[in-house]
Amino acid sequence: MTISISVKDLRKSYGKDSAVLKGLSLDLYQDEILALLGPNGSGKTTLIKILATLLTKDSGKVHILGQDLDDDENEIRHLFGYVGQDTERSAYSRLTVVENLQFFGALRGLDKRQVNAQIEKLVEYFDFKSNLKKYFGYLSGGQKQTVVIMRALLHDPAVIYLDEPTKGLDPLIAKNIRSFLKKYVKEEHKTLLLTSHILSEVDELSSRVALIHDGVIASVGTAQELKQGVGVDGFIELQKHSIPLGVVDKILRLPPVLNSDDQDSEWVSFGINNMVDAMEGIIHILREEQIQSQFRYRNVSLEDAFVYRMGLLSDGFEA
Ligand SMILES: Nc1ncnc2c1ncn2[C@@H]1O[C@H](COP(=O)(O)OP(=O)(O)OP(=O)(O)O)[C@@H](O)[C@H]1O
Repeated sequence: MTISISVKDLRKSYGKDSAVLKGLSLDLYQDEILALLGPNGSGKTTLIKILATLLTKDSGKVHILGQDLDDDENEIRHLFGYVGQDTERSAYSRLTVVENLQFFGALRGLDKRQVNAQIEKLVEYFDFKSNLKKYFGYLSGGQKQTVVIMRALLHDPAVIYLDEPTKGLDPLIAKNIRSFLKKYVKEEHKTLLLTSHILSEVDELSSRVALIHDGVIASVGTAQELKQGVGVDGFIELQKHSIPLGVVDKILRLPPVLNSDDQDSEWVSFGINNMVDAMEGIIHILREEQIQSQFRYRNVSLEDAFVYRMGLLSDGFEA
């Protein structure tokens, strides 16, 4: 596997006593989509902005495709495309989509033929041909975001940074953007680093997930590996309003039932490892207590894994 981005012992503070990155190390590979997860304020945007040369680091080493950020910043600027969180101001409202793309392509130093060839390729990937002549200002939020992503890909960079690319978009458009991105990264052999708070999106899109906690990468692995870390196969859920607390405790004393997650408003969740044993035990208790409740089974989600891992980390346990 070819390493595209290598980050070693990266440190960044915004002033005295406000260290955000505290020796963060991370490798990204060609052909992969890595999602950076972490609570608000954990430093995801800071990391992406340092990689995108928009912020300077305090110390540490960053290499992009073998080039050293300390020595080759200008070369590195040609190797990545960056999309930040300010979609509206990333293109001109009173220019059409194609005019915007041609303008930003020229700014990148591409000649007209190169720009047009790249626009043609990108509009195929992003299914955007029918919108090329529309004014940017008149596009929907999802269409604007697509233009801004295409803008970042005009010079065909090997590395792409996207900071919350589907924030605020309706789920259908967000899903389309995800599937275009996935196809693009796979077929064009790119490396994509993104941040997102939408964990279903991260689960669907990413090859690996890295968790930032306390200024370092606390764990990195596939979404599947993170989910396995929760230690249960899935959850049996019962309607909360029909289950008295005493019964919840009783169910929790069953040997196959490992933990209970009480956060969902309508359902009480019981983490289980052995479906048959757990079901038998729970049904037995419900009969005994003469309780009628609907129940359902759900798999461990990335959100469960994130909440679980963050809980461990804030309690001071190693990930
Ligand atoms: N220019 C700045 N000056 C001072 N502090 C800053 C600056 N930019 C960010 N910070 C602080 O650094 C910390 C990390 O911010 P950052 O935006 O990197 O976090 P994040 O993980 O991307 O957050 P979110 O998930 O909310 O987008 C926060 O506490 C933030 O307030």
